[in-house]
Amino acid sequence: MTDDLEAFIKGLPKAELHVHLEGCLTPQLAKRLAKRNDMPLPDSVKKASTAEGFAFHDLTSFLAIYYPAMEVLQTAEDFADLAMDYLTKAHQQNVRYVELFFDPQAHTSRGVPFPTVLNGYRNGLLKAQRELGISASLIMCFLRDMSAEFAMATLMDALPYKDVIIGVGLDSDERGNPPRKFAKVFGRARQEGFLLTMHCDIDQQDSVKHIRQAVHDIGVDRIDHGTNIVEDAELVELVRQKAIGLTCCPVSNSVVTSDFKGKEILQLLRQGVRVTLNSDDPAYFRGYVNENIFKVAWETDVTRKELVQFQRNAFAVSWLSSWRRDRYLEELDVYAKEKARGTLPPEDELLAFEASYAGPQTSQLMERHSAWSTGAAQRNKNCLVCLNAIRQSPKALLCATCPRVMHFACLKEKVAHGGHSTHCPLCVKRRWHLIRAVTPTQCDSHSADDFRMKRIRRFYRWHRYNCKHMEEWQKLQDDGSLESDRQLLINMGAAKIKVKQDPSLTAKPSSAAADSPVGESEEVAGSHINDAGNGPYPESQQQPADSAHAGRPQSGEAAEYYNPDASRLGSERASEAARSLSGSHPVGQGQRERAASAASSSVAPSARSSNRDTQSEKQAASSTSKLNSQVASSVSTSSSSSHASSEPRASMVSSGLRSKLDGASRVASGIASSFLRPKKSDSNVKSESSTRSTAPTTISVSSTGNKSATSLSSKTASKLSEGTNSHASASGVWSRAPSSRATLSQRAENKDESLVSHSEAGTSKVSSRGRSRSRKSGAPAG
Ligand SMILES: Nc1ncnc2[nH]cnc12
Ligand SMILES: [Zn+2]
Repeated sequence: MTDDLEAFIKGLPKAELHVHLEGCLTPQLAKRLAKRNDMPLPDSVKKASTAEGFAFHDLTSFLAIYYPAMEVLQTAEDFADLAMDYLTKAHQQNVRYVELFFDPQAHTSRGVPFPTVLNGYRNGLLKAQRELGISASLIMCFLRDMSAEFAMATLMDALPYKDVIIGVGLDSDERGNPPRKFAKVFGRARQEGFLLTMHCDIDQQDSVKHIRQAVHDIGVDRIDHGTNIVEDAELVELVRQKAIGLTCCPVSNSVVTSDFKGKEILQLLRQGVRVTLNSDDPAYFRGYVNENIFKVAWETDVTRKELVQFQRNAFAVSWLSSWRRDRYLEELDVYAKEKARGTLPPEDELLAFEASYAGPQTSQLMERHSAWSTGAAQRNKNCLVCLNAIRQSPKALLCATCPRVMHFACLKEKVAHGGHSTHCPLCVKRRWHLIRAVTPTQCDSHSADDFRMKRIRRFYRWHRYNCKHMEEWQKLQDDGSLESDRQLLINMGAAKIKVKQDPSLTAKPSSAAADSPVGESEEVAGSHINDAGNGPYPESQQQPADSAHAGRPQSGEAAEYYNPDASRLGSERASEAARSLSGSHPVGQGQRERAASAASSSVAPSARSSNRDTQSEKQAASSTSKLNSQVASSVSTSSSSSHASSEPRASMVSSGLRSKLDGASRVASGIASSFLRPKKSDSNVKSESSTRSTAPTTISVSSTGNKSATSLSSKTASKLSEGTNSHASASGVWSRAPSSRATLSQRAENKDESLVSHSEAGTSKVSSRGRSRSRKSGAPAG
C-alpha cells in the first residue's frame, strides 16, 4: 500500500459500528485502574504485558481472557475513563461517530451496579463529545451464554437510560445459544423503541441458521459479523434487499478464525450488501478501525471507491438521526471528491516531472495555443476520426490548442468521450470550439499558468493510476498529421475505428485501385476513408449539408460556444475545401488531396455522383490509393516505432522521479516497467511492417461498432491489429478492454468522479423521523 493510500484511509471520515467498550481496555489502562482501585492486576492482563501478549486463538479462548480483565472496572470514573480512552483513539483516526457495545451483565454479575456502569459510560461519552467533538451512542449487549431471564431483567434496568442506549445486541459465546433463545427479549426491546442487532460470529456451528433466525425470527436491523451469508445466495439477496448492515471486523476475524474474510467482505460489498469495517475489540486484537481498513487495502484488490463505500455504508446503516447522517455523508462525499486522486507533489516537482517526459511539453502546446489565438497557425482541414474534410458547420469541433478538428458526429459516435465533448481526445485540452466561434479572446480567456499546471497534474495522475493510454500519449507528436493521430486514437482504444481490408483492393494489384470506383457504392463509400466524393459521414449518419443539422449542440462547451450564424455557413464548405486545394493553407500533400475530394463532396449527396467528372474521379482514386498506403505505412511505423522508442523515452524519465512514482504507487511501478519492457509482438511488428506498407488497406469507420466485423478477415488486417495493440478481438472487431473505456480526459478524472457516484443515493431515502424509523435507509452498498 502506498503512503498515499494510507493517508487517504486515515483521512476518511468514519463511523464505527462494532466495537466493544470492554474490548478497548488496554493493558496500560487496566494497570492504571487496578492501581487506582488498589487491587491486583488480573492474570490475563499481567500476561499481556509480557512478550507473549494475550494468548488466544478463537472466540472461546478470547472470552476467557476478556471477562477477567474487566474486573479492574469498578467505579463510574473507571467506566468514563475507558470510554474516553477509546474515543480519544477513535478521534485520532477520524472517526466521527461510534456506536459502542457494552456488556452490563459482565459487571452487574460481579456486583457493580447497573447505574454505575451507565453513569460512567455516559459521562465518558459526554466528555468526548465536549472535548473532542466525537459523537457516540451505546448498544447494550446481552450475554448469550447467560439466561434469557437475566437478559430481560437487564433490559428493564436499561429503560431509564434510553437517552444514551439506542439499541440492544447479543454477544459472547454463540455455541448452543441461538438468536431464538432471546426472541422475547428482543421483541420487548423493539417495543421499547430500541434498535436491534446481534452477533452472528464467523464460522460458528450453524452460522447460516443463526443468521436466518436473526433476520426472520428477530427481525434485526443489523448483524454483527455475519459474513457467512456468502454461503447462501438467497440469504445474501434477502440481506441486501432488507438493507441490513453487516458490521465486519477483518483483524478480529484473522485472530479468532483462520482467515480475515477479506474476500467474502469484498464480495458482499460488490453484491450491494451494506458491509462496514470495524475493530471489535481493538485492545485485544491490536487494530483500531484504520488498521482494519489497512488490512483490507493490503490484502485485497479493494479500490478507493470501495473504501469510500464502506464508510458510506457505515453512516447509512448507523442509527444516527437522518439529518446527522446526511451531514456525515456530505462530509464523506466532499472528502472523496477532493482526495480521491491522491495528493500531488508540490508544483516544482510536477514541473520537473514534466521536464523528464519526452512527449510535447506544455510550453510547446502553449506556443501553439498562442499561435492559434493570433491566427498565425493553421489547423487541420480534415476530421481526425473519419479523415474526411471538415465542413464549416456548427457540427464540427476543433481544438483551440492543437491543430486537431473533428466532426461533432464523429466525436459523438466514434470516440469514447465520457458523454461530453469538452476535451480534445489527443491533446486533452479542455477547449473545444465550434468552428465558427473560435476567437482569440475565447482562446485567451484562461490563464496560461492555469493551463500549464492543470495539464501537468492530469498527466501526473495518469502515471499514478497506470493509465494504459500513457504510452500512447507519449507518442503524440502533436504535429497534426492525421493518420498517425488517428492511429493513436485507435491504439488508445479511444475510438471505435476499424482497420478494414477492402476486398476489391486486395483482389487487384494496388495500381488497379486507381481505376476502381471506390466510393461508388454509398454504403461502402460512406464508411471508407477516401476522398472519392464521400461526405464526411458514413451513409448511416449522412447529415444534410447546410441547415437541418444546424441545431444547438446538446452538451458541454460545444453548446457554450454555439453560434447560430454558423448554421448558415454550410454552403461555404466547397470554397473552404477549394482554398485548401489551392494551397492557401500549408497542409500536407495528403491533406490537400483530401481537401480536393472534400470539394467534390461538398455537394448534397444526391447530386454527388452526377457532379463527379472523370478528372475528379481519377484524382480521388489516386488519392485513395496514396492515402491507403500512407495509412498502412503510418500504422506500421506507428506501431513499430512506438515500441522501439518507448525505451529511450523511458530512460528520459529521471530515475529519481520514477522511483518516487514507484514509491508512490505500486501501480505506477507497473507503468515504469511497461515503458522499459519491449512488447512481445515487437519483432512481429517489425517484420510485418514491410508487407503491410504495400498492402492496400483502408481504414473504415464503423457506424455500429460491429457492422464491419466480417470485413476484417484479411491477414494483413489481423496482423495490423496484432502489431499495433491488443485491441483486436478474435472476431476482428476493434474492441476495447473494459478498463480503457474512458477517454484520456475521462481517465484522468474518473478516479475521483466515480467516488461520489452514490452520494445522492446515500442520502436520498433517509427518513427524517428519528432513529427507530430510519433504520432501513441510506446508500446502497457496493
Ligand atoms: N468478537 C466478539 N464476539 C462475541 N462476543 C464478544 N464480546 C466481545 N467481543 C466479542
Ligand atoms: Zn463483536
